[in-house]
Parts: sequence; C-alpha cells; structure tokens
Amino acid sequence: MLQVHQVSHSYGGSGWRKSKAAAGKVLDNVSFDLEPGCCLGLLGTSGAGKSTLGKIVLGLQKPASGQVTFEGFELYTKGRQGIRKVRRDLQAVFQDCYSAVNPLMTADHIIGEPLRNYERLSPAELKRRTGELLEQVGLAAEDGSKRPSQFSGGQLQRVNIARAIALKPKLIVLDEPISSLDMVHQTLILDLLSELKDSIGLSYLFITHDIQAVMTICDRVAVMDKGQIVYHTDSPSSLPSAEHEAVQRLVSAVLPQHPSLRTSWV
Ligand SMILES: Nc1ncnc2c1ncn2[C@@H]1O[C@H](COP(=O)(O)OP(=O)(O)OP(=O)(O)O)[C@@H](O)[C@H]1O
Repeated sequence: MLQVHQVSHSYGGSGWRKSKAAAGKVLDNVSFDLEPGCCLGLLGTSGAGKSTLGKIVLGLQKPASGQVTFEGFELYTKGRQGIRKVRRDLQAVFQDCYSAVNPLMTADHIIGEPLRNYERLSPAELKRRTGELLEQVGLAAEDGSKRPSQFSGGQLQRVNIARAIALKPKLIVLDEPISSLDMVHQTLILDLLSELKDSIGLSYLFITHDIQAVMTICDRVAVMDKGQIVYHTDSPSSLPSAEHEAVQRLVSAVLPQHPSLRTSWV
C-alpha cells in the first residue's frame, strides 16, 4: 500500500543557514513498506526525523530525493498528480489537538470539513454523518454543537480522530497522537485507535518516542536515529530486550511506575 524508497531530506535555508543545513541530513536513505491493515510504529528520540518523514508520507513535504508511492501512485511527480489522487485516502492526527482545529468552529463543523470537501451531502445528511462519527469515537452526537474549548484534551483528540476517519481513509499518519494527554486518556485513545483499525480496516503510521505505546498498538516497529532506520522488528513486545544502542536508549528512558519493578524492567 505504501512504499517509501530511499528517501533523503535536508532542510534548506539561505546564506550561512543553507550551509549549516547541508551539514546534516534530516533523513538519510530511508526505506520501508506498509501493508494494508498494519500499524507500523516509527519510534525514535526527538530530532530523529520522524515528523519530517510523516510530512513526506502525507504529501506535505517534498523530499530532496527518493520516492513515496501510495496505492500505486507516486506522490512527488511533476504537477503533484499523485498527491491529488490519494489525498482522501491519506489522513493525519497530530499531537497538539487544540492547534489542529479552528477554536471558533463547532465539532460538527470540524468533523464535517472533509465531507464537505469530498462529498455532496444535504445539511441533514451531513449532520447525521457527523453525529455517527462522534458516536464512533466514543462521544455523543449532541457534542457536535460544542466548540474546542468545551472539550477536554482527550475528548478533542477524539474529535480530531473522527475528522480523520470521516472519509474512511486507507492510511492515517498519527504523529505523537497521545503525547499531550494524561496516562488514563493515553490508554483510552490507544484502545479507540485499535478498535477503529479493526472495525474500519485502517492502516497506521504511528510516530512516537513512546516505546510502551508502540508495544501496545503496533504490529511492526522501525526505530529511527539521526535520520536513519537503525532497527526493525515484527515483534514489538521484544523491543526491551533488543541490543541495539538506540533501542536501549529509548527503553532506559521509561521507568516502570513502581520503584520495586525498576531493576527488572528489561
Ligand atoms: N521546517 C524545518 N526547518 C528546518 N529544520 C527543521 C524543520 N523541521 C524540522 N527540522 C529539523 O529536522 C530535524 C528532525 O526534525 P523532526 O521534527 O522530523 O524530528 P522528530 O523525530 O519528529 O522530533 P520530535 O519528536 O522532537 O518532533 C531536527 O533537527 C529539526 O530541528
């Protein structure tokens, strides 16, 4: 479904900034495939290049070199025809649930946006669909009249998820979707994402620094470090015992909650 082939990227600039950027590649020859129904975790510490790769997969950032093919269409061809063809099948949920929405709009309006862009629906049908989507993500249809400031962070992230699934996409890029939530809501949102993946048949590219989250939700994990995929596993639960130094850094950044368990974590 998604093929990322030898993608490299550096951020440009002008004058002295350009030469500084050229000194370090943000992405260096990254390749991976993602098959339908799979959740692939892109795991790495801050600055590893995960979000840049996410933007490239979403068609938002042209890479300096390499190819991205989604459903047989190459995204970065001349005229960006490929991106236009796959736009509705590729959606995203970002970390900051508040900045992802217009604070003046109601939840119905926010969730209805992709439907208004891609489908011709009567106002009554649009209202019915947004109500259904709200219920699908564990909110009530009546919540559609609320504005972002009337939701908690976890509830607003559900609104963002409802908008992302509105067009029944094939792939959702989840860029740190639970990082700004408390632990209870992190678990609830991971449960919701797992349920939706199975019920709608979604695929996810799950971008995170959180090793416990990838062990909970991902089928496969690619570990990124300094712009490269340095480790890959089809068995996320085996990550704590992986010997690669980049994985161990992520493992040691997570402590079990009870001090008595901390020495036996790995
Ligand atoms: N628009 C930009 N212009 C210049 N440099 C950028 C830009 N976006 C990201 N970078 C740089 O690219 C590198 C990789 O950033 P990126 O956001 O892709 O990493 P990340 O792994 O997602 O990190 P984080 O988890 O902190 O978001 C960083 O050094 C960052 O400073």
